[in-house]
Amino acid sequence: MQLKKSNIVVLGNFDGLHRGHQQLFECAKVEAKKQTPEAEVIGLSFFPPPSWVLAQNPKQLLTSSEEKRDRLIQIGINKFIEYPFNNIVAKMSPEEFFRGVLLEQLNAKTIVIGNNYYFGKNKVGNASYMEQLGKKYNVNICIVKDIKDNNTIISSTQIRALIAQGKMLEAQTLLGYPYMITGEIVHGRALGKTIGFPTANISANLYKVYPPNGVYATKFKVKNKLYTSITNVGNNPTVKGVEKTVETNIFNFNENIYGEIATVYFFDYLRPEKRFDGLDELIKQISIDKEKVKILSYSSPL
Ligand SMILES: Cc1cc2nc3c(=O)[nH]c(=O)nc-3n(C[C@H](O)[C@H](O)[C@H](O)COP(=O)(O)O)c2cc1C
Ligand SMILES: Nc1ncnc2c1ncn2[C@@H]1O[C@H](COP(=O)(O)OP(=O)(O)O)[C@@H](O)[C@H]1O
Repeated sequence: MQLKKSNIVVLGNFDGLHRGHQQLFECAKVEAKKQTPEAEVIGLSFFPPPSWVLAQNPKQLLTSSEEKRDRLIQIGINKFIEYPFNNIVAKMSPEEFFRGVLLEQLNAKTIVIGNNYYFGKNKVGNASYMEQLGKKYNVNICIVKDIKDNNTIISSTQIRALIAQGKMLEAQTLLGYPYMITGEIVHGRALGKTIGFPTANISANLYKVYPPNGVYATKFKVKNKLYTSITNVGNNPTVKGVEKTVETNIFNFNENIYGEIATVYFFDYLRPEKRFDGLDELIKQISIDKEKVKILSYSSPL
């Protein structure tokens, strides 16, 4: 892999690409302006995430690789490398990683990290060690301080916890955009149309963090258009569903979108999913839910 010289490499896992991660890329863009025109900003993460390989514990993620890539493009970063993480990479010392990957493979002239970034075997390399290596090899090191919101450090862990509790607006504040789930529209049991509320089902992703079962005010993007919508996350107990689904009724919409890639943006939690005594009650409740969403308005960058 031979890339252009003088690149600015931003290191991290970037799960969620939250406001803290966005800040790293903003710093990188400022650095890029100071360098030769061909200098490129490169986001560098490991995949699979080191914790999956080392702790053998594939914890759920806020963003899939595709979602991360899309969000990076949205903030003007077109080069994102997922470096394969395995037991050989895990054994590299911080200096071996610095020299072999950052200098020789990526031609880094500047490296941007958060102040709590650790690297190399057993995570022995920290930010101050990165600065020492920078001096030794004549590479600029930019260390970005944690960003806080109301005195709380913005972190992927914190955001995962908020989403797991259905605190979508709080998660949005830390992310800088509403939590999103992207996937293919797949077939369900074709009951939705029969009760007057067709719902587009997003394919399951085992590795995504899901909000708790319940009904949410959402927006839905498909074929590059954005719609107001309402989404049920759950098992459809009224109709004796088994699998957990994410299904969205899109307002003022009547198209066949099976097979399309779509995104649901979660704005607010409305109520828990319930088991109703029959379809009539379910229909009545969904009509009430939809009326509630119609009078809400959300403005946020997506
Ligand atoms: C806004 C909304 C709220 C819903 N709330 C519930 C609920 O509380 N309990 C439930 O069992 N199903 C609920 N559902 C799911 C319906 O049971 C489901 O959409 C219907 O069975 C159609 O499923 P299908 O997509 O497999 O055809 C809700 C669906 C929507 C769109
Ligand atoms: N307003 C709408 N909201 C959601 N899906 C719609 C809408 N209008 C048409 N559709 C289409 O109908 C499908 C959902 O119908 P539904 O009867 O719930 O079947 P399924 O159980 O396969 O999801 C969607 O996947 C989409 O292709």
